[in-house]
Amino acid sequence: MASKQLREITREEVAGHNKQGNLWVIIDAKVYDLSKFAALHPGGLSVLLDPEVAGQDATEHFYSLHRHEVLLKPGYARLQIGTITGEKPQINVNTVGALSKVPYAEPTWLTEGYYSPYFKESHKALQKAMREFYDTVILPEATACEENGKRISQAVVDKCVELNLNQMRLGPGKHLKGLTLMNGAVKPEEFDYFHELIINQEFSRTASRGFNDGFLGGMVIGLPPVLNFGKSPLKEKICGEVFSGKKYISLAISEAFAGSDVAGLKCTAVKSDDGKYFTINGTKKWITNATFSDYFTVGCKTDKGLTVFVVPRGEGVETSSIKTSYSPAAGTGYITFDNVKVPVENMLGPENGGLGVILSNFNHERWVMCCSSARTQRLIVEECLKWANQRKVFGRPLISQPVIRNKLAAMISRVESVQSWLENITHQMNNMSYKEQSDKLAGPIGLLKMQCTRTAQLTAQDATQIFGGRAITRTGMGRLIEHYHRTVPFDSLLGGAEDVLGDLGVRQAVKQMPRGVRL
Ligand code: HEM
Repeated sequence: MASKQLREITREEVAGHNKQGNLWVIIDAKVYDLSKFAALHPGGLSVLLDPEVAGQDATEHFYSLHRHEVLLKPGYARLQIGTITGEKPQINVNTVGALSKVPYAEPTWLTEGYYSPYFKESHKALQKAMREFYDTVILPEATACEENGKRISQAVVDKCVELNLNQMRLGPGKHLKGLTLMNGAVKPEEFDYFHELIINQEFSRTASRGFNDGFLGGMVIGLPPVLNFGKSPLKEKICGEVFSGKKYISLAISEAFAGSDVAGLKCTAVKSDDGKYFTINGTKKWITNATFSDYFTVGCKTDKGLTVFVVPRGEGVETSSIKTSYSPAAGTGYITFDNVKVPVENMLGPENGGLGVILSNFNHERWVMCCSSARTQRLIVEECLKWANQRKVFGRPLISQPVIRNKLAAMISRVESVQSWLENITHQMNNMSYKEQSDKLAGPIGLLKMQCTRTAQLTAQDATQIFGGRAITRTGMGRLIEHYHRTVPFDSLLGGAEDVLGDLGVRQAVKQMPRGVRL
């Protein structure tokens, strides 16, 4: 808001200020003095001197060319000098922490007048608190880091620590015992996978895909093996340090030699003759948060299979940044391990039993990705619905074109289907032990992730067509669409490639086919 005193002004008075050097406009019942700004206006001077704009109500023109956020920037907000006598702003913009009123912009369970069998009062309380926290604390940081490429600041990590957010992001379990979660929004014993789904989805309502991974994505996928398979006291030490935001961890499985094909890893760990330590040699690629991690959960080839170790940053461990198509805020890195000595106590799970550790961990990672993929798709649906409604072509709103409505129909159907399937799988997770989830849900989660990422890419294409040229610029009306279209392939590759996961789903189904079944 402008800091100076705003006064009431009549439309007649505004009309008198319609020349270069003396130029006012009305935008949504607010009066802006553009006299000095006009020469600096990124859209040029001439458009502001148009007789339909200068001294006139330029609301329609403004909103067809700018996002509302332009008016919120302090440098532009201070151009406001008053409001139109007896009028109130009509433009309905999402306020911090609020639910969107745009149809399909929120999942059904958050939409007024609709019902869900899964979400209870504590879910609603957590969602409310989380949205407010995200909008006020995380969103400004996400926007800045996505742009400048810096990793998340310690100050914001510390705010997450105060709420015990890091622990919640690892799902329900003993690690939540005795904690006050999100200032008491949910009790530790009530916390279930739907609460975790909410956290993941609330964090995915932005166009900051690189930051989102940098927002301790490494912890979400790298710490569970320590928590579930680590040995005391090392386990308590590392979990304590990471939960308290003092140290960072990442999951280092994929290599230039092997991605989804984990059995083909080349990084080796050789046991010493006295059996006290392993020596690790090899490389890892595409590791999220690697550049700023203090610990790495590393998959290695051992004499009779794979073994997972937690490796501290130290002698022989080097990381370098990899340039990707999203922001360096993710800390994506290449890691080299040269004769790194690791005590046997750092082994996570059984020697040569690492495949089980890695595969069981994949389930949670992939499910987290489904949560965020489904929610970001929804954000794109909201953007497209708003744009198609406000944009005029050939004198009529874009939404009046059947081809646009057809695209929106497909987009809405996709997002609603993946959200419903996601909620079903989340319900299964709530009712299964970690072991049962590994046995029964690897296939369904693989298929769901394939469906989420395929539909996400179709939605990115449709949204690009709906926004036209604006979808290929990084600023302005279509900036979220440009970002989405550029970064959407990440989800279809990280955590297992789309085709591999589809195949996994079918192979798991084949395994469960009853013997002797015939048509
Ligand atoms: C308070 C008043 C205004 C401010 C602060 C403002 C600011 C801006 C900014 C920052 C941009 C760069 C694009 C973006 O970031 O969205 C822009 C572009 C533009 N503005 Fe304005 N503007 C104002 C009023 C207007 C009005 C009344 C018109 C009337 C036609 C207009 C026409 C344009 C055009 C044509 C562009 C280029 C759009 C594009 O590249 O797609 N602006 N303006």
